[in-house]
Amino acid sequence: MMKPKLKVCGLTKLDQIQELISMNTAFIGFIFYEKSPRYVLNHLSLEDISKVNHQGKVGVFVNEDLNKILETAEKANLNFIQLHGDESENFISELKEKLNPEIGIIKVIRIGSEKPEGASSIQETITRQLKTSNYLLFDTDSKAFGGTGKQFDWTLLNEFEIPLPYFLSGGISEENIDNIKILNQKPFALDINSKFELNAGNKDLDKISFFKAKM
Ligand SMILES: O=C(O)c1ccccc1NCC(=O)[C@H](O)[C@H](O)COP(=O)(O)O
Repeated sequence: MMKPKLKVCGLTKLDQIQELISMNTAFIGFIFYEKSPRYVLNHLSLEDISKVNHQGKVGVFVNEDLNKILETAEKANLNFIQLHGDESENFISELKEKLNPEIGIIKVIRIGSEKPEGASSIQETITRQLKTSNYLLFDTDSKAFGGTGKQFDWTLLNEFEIPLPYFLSGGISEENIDNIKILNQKPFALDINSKFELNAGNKDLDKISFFKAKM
């Protein structure tokens, strides 16, 4: 089995970002959603982010204006756009058309406590992303959209045909990571966030390093 890559999301501190890069973290996530307690622009400028020398810089957006995403991607020199809201396929198509083609699109599918009939609509949503997105990311649904530390029922993923590489997210920690063995299609990457924080946006690097070694 290929070892999943690691994404650490919700970064706000340059020293921690440099440390994560030196630990070979594949993806580093910046949250451009004002309502998040990890809103990066409260801590760093677009120029600060643009100067971070890494090929896995992910900008996380929630139902953001298309031009704002394009402008942020360019000014912060992002490598990936993570769409974490309810963005429609038309919106994502238009974004893809206008975005620098070197920037990858990660579409988030938020999973709640679905009843069996909900599963078929999730499958349709998954299949529709094939035309426009490069990756999927499965996270727990919530009013806050993300960063809740709550896990969804991973067994649901075994009911879906997943045609793209995917990030597994939502409350991942050293306590539950062994359960990925139940997944038929293994994640391309694990996305960790609030379970590895001292407080919002301030990461516990020792805990991350321990987790990375265990992965
Ligand atoms: O982290 C946030 O505050 C956040 C807010 C709104 C949308 C997305 C957000 N985070 C994006 C991520 O990719 C998180 O890593 C993901 O939601 C998992 O977080 P957690 O459950 O805390 O591990």
